[in-house]
Amino acid sequence: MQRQLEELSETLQFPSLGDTEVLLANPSLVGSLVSDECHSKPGTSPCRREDFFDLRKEDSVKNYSRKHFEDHAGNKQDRIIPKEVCSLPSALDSLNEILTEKLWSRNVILFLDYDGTLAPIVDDPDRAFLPEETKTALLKLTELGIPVAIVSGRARRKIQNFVNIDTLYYAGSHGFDICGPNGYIVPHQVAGDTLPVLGEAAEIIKEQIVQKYPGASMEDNILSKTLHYRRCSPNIIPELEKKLDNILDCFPQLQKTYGKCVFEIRPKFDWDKGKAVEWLLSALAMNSPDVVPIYIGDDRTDEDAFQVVVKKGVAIIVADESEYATFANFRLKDPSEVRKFLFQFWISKVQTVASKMSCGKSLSNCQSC
Ligand SMILES: O=P(O)(O)OC[C@H]1O[C@H](O[C@H]2O[C@H](CO)[C@@H](O)[C@H](O)[C@H]2O)[C@H](O)[C@@H](O)[C@@H]1O
Repeated sequence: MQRQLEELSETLQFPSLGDTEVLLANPSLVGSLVSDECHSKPGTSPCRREDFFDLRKEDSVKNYSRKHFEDHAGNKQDRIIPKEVCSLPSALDSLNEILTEKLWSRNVILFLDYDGTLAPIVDDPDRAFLPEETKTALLKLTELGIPVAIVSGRARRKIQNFVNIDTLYYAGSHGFDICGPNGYIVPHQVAGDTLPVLGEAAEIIKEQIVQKYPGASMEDNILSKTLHYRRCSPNIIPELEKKLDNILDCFPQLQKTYGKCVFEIRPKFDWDKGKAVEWLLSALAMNSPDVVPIYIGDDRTDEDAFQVVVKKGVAIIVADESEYATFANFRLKDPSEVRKFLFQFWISKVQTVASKMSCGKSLSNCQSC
């Protein structure tokens, strides 16, 4: 795989694109670039899809988390009607529909969630590495001039370290902390004055929950604190949640939100991933009708962004054929399908550029088109 990518990179001299005909004439090369395998760094154990929504274990940890997904989109009063995940078309099967000429004649911006979208879900949050092939796909897209933003619940610095591409935009702490490549946009932090209160609450949570409930852990995402219960025994989680609610009763400036086997503690502030997407579109002067935003995410917090993006672009949920409601309009099964989609997306862009050359010459040789 790596050798083929290198071969392809040599053939396609970005940004001029070089001899794109080689790619068009070589479908096997394209096919192998989008294979099913997904490689994490050694030592990580990628989570199986069924690990999350395991219907066989009624009282499992993941089902405790799942009920919050069911509550979410279904309860939201909005003009966009949520649909069952299982009813959504696959974004890969609908690639032609998504990548129409109409879309390509407009500008595209890609928003990507991290955990469960780019990186497979694993038990240890510190080992959720970005697969090398996915990183290659992201690099290829940015080399084509497509703006790419990572929108994550993780602290911004942490997500920058995991992805390690300095030409991307990053919105960390669920969009409360945004920055772009040097000089592109002014860094934007929301609700920074709640940091001391968040710190105070985190200390109490550590003392009263993390130290008392085996398997519980606390992750510092700066403007959000994440209480993990993936490794807890299922029967203690309701009690753990109650305890958390009691603690948060003393902190009216903070709120609890839900994620995959986590409770997120963040500022009670009218801000979320959707607001962060709107802010970035505006900061990049990309909120005009000729821009198509594409958002890919897997978690409850991504639903806020789906609602913003779906009105004018493409919202893709990463999930198996589950029966809960979402605001997305397409579906991908798992991070390996996301990687495939990103590669297909890049290939289509390259093909479109090539097909636009009416004289039949390669882009590098053409003087007139
Ligand atoms: O918005 P995201 O980028 O999806 O971040 C949301 C949370 O993701 C991480 O937790 C999730 O992934 C972990 C590693 O695979 C997994 O162990 C955990 O159960 C998942 O909820 C991250 O650790 C959190 O801090 C993020 O808030």
